[in-house]
Amino acid sequence: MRQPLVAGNWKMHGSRESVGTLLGALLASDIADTVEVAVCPTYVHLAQALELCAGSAIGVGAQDCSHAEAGAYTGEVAATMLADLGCDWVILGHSERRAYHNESDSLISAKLAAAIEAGLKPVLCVGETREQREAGEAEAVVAAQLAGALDGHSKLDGLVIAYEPVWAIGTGLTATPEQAQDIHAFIRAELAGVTGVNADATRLLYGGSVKPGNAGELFAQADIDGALVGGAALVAEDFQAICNAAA
Ligand SMILES: O=C(CO)COP(=O)(O)O
Repeated sequence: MRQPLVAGNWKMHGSRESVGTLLGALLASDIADTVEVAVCPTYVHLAQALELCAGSAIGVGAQDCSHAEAGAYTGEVAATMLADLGCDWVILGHSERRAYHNESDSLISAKLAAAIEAGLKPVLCVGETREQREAGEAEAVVAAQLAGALDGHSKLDGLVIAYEPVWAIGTGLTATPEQAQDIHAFIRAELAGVTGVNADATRLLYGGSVKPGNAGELFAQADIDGALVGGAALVAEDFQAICNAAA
């Protein structure tokens, strides 16, 4: 039995004031305890979020980490630093990092190794662009992203995969529940062939314009175990509703 997981990716949004208000509202809201919940603010808001969420059921994660452990890497943040701060989670390989920061599968693989070594729980993002889907390449793209990031690791317990079709991110276009389920089932089958992964136990999240109005039908699919939520995670009542739809 896989416990549902809903994580909010706040991307580059927030201020000390808005983080306080949003987390204040989430912490005061009624979220079913059968769903695991996490929020991923910017690096600069992590300490504040960790302090506010301490002792609560809301986990906190970063949106990225460095592949390197320490050293002359200006602007980077090591996985060990995130763990030391108290973070539980780290998002890796988000399509925005792949697109705007040229992150390759091999770099993402190195980040994954660093995250696992530091004891963080990684949420590895995969997903095809609209052009790739229209060319019938969605499965091949996702398979290559999985292999590129996962091959060669031995400890992948607790790994979470987020399927985020690029064409559905921030566009209001959601994959239909059937489209999402098809790729999720494909991902689970691919994971069965990866050393160190228990495919049946691995939680697969859907991401891309998840809203209170579509969350229920997505979560009803057999291989969708929760969501990685962008825009709607910035609105406390919407995020709460999505979490409860997963319960
Ligand atoms: O990229 C996403 C989460 O990582 C999805 O973003 P939206 O929910 O805003 O489409």
